[in-house]
Amino acid sequence: MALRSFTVKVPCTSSNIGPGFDVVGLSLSLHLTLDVTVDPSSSQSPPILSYTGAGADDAPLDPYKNLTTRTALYVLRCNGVNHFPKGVVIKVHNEVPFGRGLGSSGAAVVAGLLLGNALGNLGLSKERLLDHALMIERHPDNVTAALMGGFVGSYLLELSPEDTSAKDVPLSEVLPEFPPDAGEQWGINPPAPPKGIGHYIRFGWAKEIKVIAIIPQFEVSTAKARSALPESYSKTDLVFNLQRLAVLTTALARSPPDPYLIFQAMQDKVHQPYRKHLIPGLPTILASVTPSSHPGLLGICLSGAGPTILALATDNQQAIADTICEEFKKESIECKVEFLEVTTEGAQVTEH
Ligand SMILES: Nc1ncnc2c1ncn2[C@@H]1O[C@H](COP(=O)(O)OP(=O)(O)OP(=O)(O)O)[C@@H](O)[C@H]1O
Ligand SMILES: N[C@@H](CCO)C(=O)O
Repeated sequence: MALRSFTVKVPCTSSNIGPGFDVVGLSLSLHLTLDVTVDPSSSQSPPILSYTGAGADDAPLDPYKNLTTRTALYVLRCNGVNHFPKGVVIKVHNEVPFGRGLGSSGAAVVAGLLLGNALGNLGLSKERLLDHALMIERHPDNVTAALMGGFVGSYLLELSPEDTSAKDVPLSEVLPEFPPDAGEQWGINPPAPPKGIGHYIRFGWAKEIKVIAIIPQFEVSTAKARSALPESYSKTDLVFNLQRLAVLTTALARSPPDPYLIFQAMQDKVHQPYRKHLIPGLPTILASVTPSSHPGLLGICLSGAGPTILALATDNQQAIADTICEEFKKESIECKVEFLEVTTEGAQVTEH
């Protein structure tokens, strides 16, 4: 049988965009890329992994510990294929920094979905892959944007009690972190995820709006940043966010963009205030640039669970980035700046 080779390419994502906590995500022009070869005549097993780029020193190379290959195996097992094919070699090149709020784990999960789908020739649609993604990363914003591309809003369906119990399988059972017994056969395969858990819609994005990511050189784990949030919110704070989100999704699609409308519509009371102790100087940083102080600025927010700051602008990008970097410097924090484009194509597999 012939050697097969294909590439999986997944964009990074920024979620929330201010008031849209766990609702909206934006796919951006840093990518996680897997170059995959499969030699069916080889007896080599399991897959061989190597990494270059961001996280290369930290990503596990054991395919039973690595998030991407564990996800691929999950998709395979849910669909009746209970082992990796032989002769798989995966060269990962990663531009998405780990734990910075740019959806590195969502990208790793989405890459694993496409990898499993391709290795098993499963032919699953992106919509069905989204159901699998939501069994692993249980908030839809990053994975939906990474899979579908563009600026998307998503929700999770309220499920029947039976489907809820199928969805609430503990993560340790969905992605067991140990190799199978001899012969690489797993005992019991996980249940297929309920159908149609995740639903999404793509919003417009005005072509003038550019994205600046100011990436501090420290990590905040999403799990820690989520545990900082309260269990319940006041009606006033919820209404504050809902009002802004309703305006924001349309305001970001309008040309020319209205800076004063967007700046106010990107304010948030649901997650950013509770995360300020994890990101030194956050309230000052968010207030450091406004459309009045920096013409061309549209809005500023925490990217995902942080610590990256996302600024949207039509102009003056360098000055905006410099000001935010200066504010971080006052807290003795160095930053990397990326000037990014919104990508619309979403995650792709290209056969060679
Ligand atoms: N390319 C990758 N390969 C393997 N594991 C990865 C990869 N990218 C991310 N991870 C895993 O995900 C972890 C980071 O996930 P986490 O959810 O904390 O942050 P994030 O996804 O970058 O941020 P956010 O969810 O706020 O956008 C890493 O420490 C690593 O364990
Ligand atoms: N909406 C999520 C994104 C992080 O993955 C959060 O802010 O916790």
